[in-house]
Amino acid sequence: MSEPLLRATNLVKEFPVMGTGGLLRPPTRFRAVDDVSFEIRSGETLALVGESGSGKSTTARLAARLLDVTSGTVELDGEDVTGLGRSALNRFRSDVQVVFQDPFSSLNPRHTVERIVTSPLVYQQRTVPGGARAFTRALMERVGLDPDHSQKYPAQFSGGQAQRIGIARALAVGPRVVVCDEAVSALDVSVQAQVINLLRDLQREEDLTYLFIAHDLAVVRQIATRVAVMTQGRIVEEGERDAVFGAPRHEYTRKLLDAVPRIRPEWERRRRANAGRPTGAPA
Ligand SMILES: Nc1ncnc2c1ncn2[C@@H]1O[C@H](COP(=O)(O)OP(=O)(O)OP(=O)(O)O)[C@@H](O)[C@H]1O
Repeated sequence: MSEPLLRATNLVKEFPVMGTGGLLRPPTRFRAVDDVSFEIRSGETLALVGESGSGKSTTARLAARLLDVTSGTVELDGEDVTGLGRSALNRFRSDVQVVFQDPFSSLNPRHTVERIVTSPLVYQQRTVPGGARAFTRALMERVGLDPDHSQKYPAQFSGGQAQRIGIARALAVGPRVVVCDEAVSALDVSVQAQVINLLRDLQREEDLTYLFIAHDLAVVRQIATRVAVMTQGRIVEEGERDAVFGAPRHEYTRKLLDAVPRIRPEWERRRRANAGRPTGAPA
């Protein structure tokens, strides 16, 4: 079996919590991520699921090196990237990009699509292949946007279209891993499905690996190959999507699944029907 592309080992993240005891009292620390480990192989989609506050986004930010770890390591393709300095981190950012939940707050409202999409390359002092206009047009086509709108501003697009701009920006540097942090959660269900289809197409065509953060299991089942379930800062269960959905081992996973009544019986049926066959995407 191939080596993991992204590996997180014993990640811990603590945040200071200011008490009411005044300056003489040292701040206590809240452990948002508590000894989290996972591996993602090239081409896989690992979904991190769990209720609000379970530590999913913090884990995603640690893995993308947007936050410094308290302890633990992040490795990309076998290289420890936990303590990278600024220029090495720039290289890491070419390999690992993030798509955030709210496209309108993660896209600069005063910048055109062209400026937004080319900004990661400019920031990295890389030349924009073929010039900014042609590069942006090609990327817009790639994510299903009208390339004639490259001089428009985020507010002139719908939520789903704005998220496609966020995806285009992530693709601009040619990443190998994309961290999708609740990337479809703010969208209407029908738009969600379209963006998930886009992410799946891009994964196949661009050979992408996803760390996909979501609290919505109906979304996760459409895209995940493996699922890790988080609660209170820890991963309590991890496995192939069909195994986790069809035969959850941990009480917390069962509770999560029971909150979406349709999913579990459907997966149990599918698992029985497919017994002995390799797992595949749901029909
Ligand atoms: N910068 C921070 N300072 C202090 N506490 C934080 C910080 N960021 C996150 N937390 C806390 O860490 C815990 C985990 O938050 P996190 O956002 O990772 O959870 P989540 O599972 O992604 O939840 P949600 O889906 O609501 O974002 C929460 O209790 C949150 O309040």
